[in-house]
Amino acid sequence: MPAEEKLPYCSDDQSKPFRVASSTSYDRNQTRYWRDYLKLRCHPVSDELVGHWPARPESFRTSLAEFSEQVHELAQTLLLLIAEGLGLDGGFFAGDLSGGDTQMNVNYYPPCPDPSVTLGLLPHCDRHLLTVLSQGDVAGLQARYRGRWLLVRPVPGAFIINFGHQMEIVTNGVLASVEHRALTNSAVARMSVATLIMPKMDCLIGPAPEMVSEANPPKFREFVFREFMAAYDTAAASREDVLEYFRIQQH
Ligand SMILES: O=C(O)CCC(=O)C(=O)O
Ligand SMILES: [Fe+2]
Repeated sequence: MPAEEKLPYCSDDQSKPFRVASSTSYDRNQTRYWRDYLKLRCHPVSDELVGHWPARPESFRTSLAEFSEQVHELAQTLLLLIAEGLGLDGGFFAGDLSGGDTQMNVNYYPPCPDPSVTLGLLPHCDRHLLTVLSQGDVAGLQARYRGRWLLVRPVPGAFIINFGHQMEIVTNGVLASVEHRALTNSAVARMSVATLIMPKMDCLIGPAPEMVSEANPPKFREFVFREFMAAYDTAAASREDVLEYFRIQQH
């Protein structure tokens, strides 16, 4: 899209259903972000929602609607299998837990002259339930495992599935949300597309009763998802700082 066509969509207003923004001017703890992004609402698809998406390029609206439906279907299948795997009712995640407006982040990391002083995205866990991520064919995603950052190598045509904070909370810690970050590189631009399956804003969330027992008491208190969204912003996406608001201290 030429710059002048992008301009009307540039905004930091998070309530907009389609917007373009840059986080290159934002820094935290000396590490600078190196990312432009497109954030949009992509599901449920309705005429009203599609009307907020750009009409050009010509195939954009139909391609996005189709991609969005397919990713949504994939996510629902995965949630069903996860529920069954945990011994929960197959429909456990259907309904309000995964029924919020689905958001898509299209992240663009331009080549960076000095990747040692930037990160595309700082370490974070995703705030919602489940992420379906495509990282294209340029490596850059890292996941934290036992204190070390591991590179998640791109596999052609494959999606990466990330559990968000809500998955960790409803499973009482059994399916932990993985901390991840995105590196930049000096040679080529990198793009990733993350589709985020969200609870409804007024969904009541807490550890599922089936995941709690005397030997395994609840690790998190109950809350309404809207409250989590606010805490996530206050804690600037830091994993431990945000979970601190909801953790029940064990004695
Ligand atoms: O660029 C990536 O691979 C990661 C994107 C990501 O973590 C996000 O959008 O939340
Ligand atoms: Fe993420």
